[in-house]
Amino acid sequence: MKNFFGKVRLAEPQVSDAERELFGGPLRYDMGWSQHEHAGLDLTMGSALRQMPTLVGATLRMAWRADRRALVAVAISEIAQGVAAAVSLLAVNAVMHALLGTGSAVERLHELLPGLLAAAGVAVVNSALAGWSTSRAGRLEPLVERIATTQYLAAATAVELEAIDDPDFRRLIDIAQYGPASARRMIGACVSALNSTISLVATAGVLTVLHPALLPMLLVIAAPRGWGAMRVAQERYVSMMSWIEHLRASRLIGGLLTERTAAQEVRIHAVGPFLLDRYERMAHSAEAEQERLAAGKAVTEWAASALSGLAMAATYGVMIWLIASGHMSLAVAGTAVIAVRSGSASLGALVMNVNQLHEESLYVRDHGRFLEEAAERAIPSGGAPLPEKVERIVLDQVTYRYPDRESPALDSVSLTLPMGSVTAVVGENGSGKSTLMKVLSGLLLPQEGTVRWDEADVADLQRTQVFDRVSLLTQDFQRWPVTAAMNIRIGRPDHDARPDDLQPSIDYAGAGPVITKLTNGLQSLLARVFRGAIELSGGEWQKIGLARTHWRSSTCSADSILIVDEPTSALDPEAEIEAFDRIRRLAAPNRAVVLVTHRMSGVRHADRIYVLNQGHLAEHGTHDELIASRGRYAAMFAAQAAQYAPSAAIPNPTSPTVADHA
Ligand SMILES: Nc1ncnc2c1ncn2[C@@H]1O[C@H](COP(=O)(O)OP(=O)(O)OP(=O)(O)O)[C@@H](O)[C@H]1O
Repeated sequence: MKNFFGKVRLAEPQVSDAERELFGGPLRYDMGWSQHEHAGLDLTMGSALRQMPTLVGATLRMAWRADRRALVAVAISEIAQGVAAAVSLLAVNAVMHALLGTGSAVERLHELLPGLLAAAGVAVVNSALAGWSTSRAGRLEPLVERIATTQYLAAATAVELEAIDDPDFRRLIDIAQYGPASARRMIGACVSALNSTISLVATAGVLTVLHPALLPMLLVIAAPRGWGAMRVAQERYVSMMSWIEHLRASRLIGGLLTERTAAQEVRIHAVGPFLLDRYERMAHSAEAEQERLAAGKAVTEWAASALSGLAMAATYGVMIWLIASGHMSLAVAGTAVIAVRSGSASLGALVMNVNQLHEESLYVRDHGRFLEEAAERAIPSGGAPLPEKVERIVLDQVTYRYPDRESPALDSVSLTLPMGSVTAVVGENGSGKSTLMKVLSGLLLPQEGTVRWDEADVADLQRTQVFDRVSLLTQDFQRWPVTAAMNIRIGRPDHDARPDDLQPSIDYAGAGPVITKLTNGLQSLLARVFRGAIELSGGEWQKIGLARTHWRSSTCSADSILIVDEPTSALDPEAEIEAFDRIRRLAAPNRAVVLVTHRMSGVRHADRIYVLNQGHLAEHGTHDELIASRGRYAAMFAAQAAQYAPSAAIPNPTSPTVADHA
């Protein structure tokens, strides 16, 4: 037997065998939106109504900022519609009195004419008001969504990189993306809720004027409907939560089967038929779950309608008794029947609106929470100006630990980068090289120690000015889905560039042949996903990346730093030698170049080489000094040289090989 009055609980979803086999259990995303998934179960009419002012307040404030005239217009038209509903009921009452009054048929028709005309007039005015409200709300909705989206994007791009690396904050970014669309839907739900409330108040007012017993009757009829709507909403919410568990798993499989990156293994390893079979099995269990929930919903709706019907019958019974005992006229009873019907419809709609507002507000609240936290974690906008000329950039005893890590990625690292020099940083995987580059560029601020441009600490400097002096080419540099020209110009997007302006950067990077091959040259769109676009190979992209870096550094006349992190991983041997040569040539009196790479051949000509090991600075010096000291660098160099030279030609290092340490 279904327990109608117990709390709706979120049942642990059934896990199909296929899910267990593939994922070891249910697939639960660590995604932000799931954080508030249980908040929906707190959905009782009382709690939703109590929270209503706070929930609606934030959206209305946004709407007020977006277009206050449109907001006022919506409010006026909705209030006027409520008044029209009351006037319409009074007109109906007058018609009833005329219809059921005494006199000949012609006399009664004469008498009811004004009431009829009034009702028709009110209906016309009412529909005009509804149209006005719809058009103004239609203006507000996209405005509110745009404002909320802009706030979201602006806040997300303004936070420190450390926040982006923080899993908790990432979850918040993820969840907050749903806020703007919810804010837009809340406008519609607010308008509907206002409409239902005002209609209800108007109906209740008219009923009280007609007869004091009618208002309680309305409530008795409408209460079961309200309860039913709320109960169905809760069950729908729970249904969605259970359903979504299965949906995630089957969507993931569907995505994998059609993804380009998986296409080769899907075919060669026969992963396709295997995953398709598991997909079907998951779909079966998801369908069974949906069927079960649909049946439950049907029973709840039936129970709510039955209760409402019983209440209606009882009310009509009381009404008949009131008429029979002379306490209520037939005309008032006729009007009351109409009013009770429209009143209970308004109450049902109100319950649904409150419910929708509550659901949407969960996302809007997360959006607000994100904006608050993003403001706290934003890159400070103030700070001291960075001098045009500096002699060196110094890292002094820098320690950096990622928010979710126990041990530091960099531990008391010190190095000096004089302007005009080329510095190489080498080390095994995970030794902290990329982290060092992020600290150097001002993207991460060290927890201990300082990064200084001469004597000025980066933490005290205006960070936008620091960024302006940094050119960064990382191994996973962004392959923007824009034209080839824009992919280069985007290195300094606020600097206008004609194709001729970009030519030195293209020549520098050896990207000329890549561009020539493209159908529309520099104007070719580089994004496989769009029609007419072209996909470049990894090595070709690296040349575009190098051209972008050249464009960025060549458009900065002040003293600057150029950081290149694994720039040649996808280049063929010839192109790699050329690329290292080009990078070295970028060193200029007003520029310090830092090169991070695993390719030892590329670093031997650097002015200074720093070797990182598990976040510590293991050794530093020139290539010859480091080879002579037979330490870690010599071991790494020997290991790579051994791949190309006969073993007899390789010096025998005293320190352990890289493989011994891995
Ligand atoms: N965003 C991050 N969040 C948490 N830990 C990180 C993050 N990035 C790097 N780490 C950790 O910090 C340590 C140093 O990583 P880093 O990427 O700086 O090494 P690397 O020397 O550049 O490695 P590779 O040669 O493989 O690119 C590693 O243990 C890594 O797991």
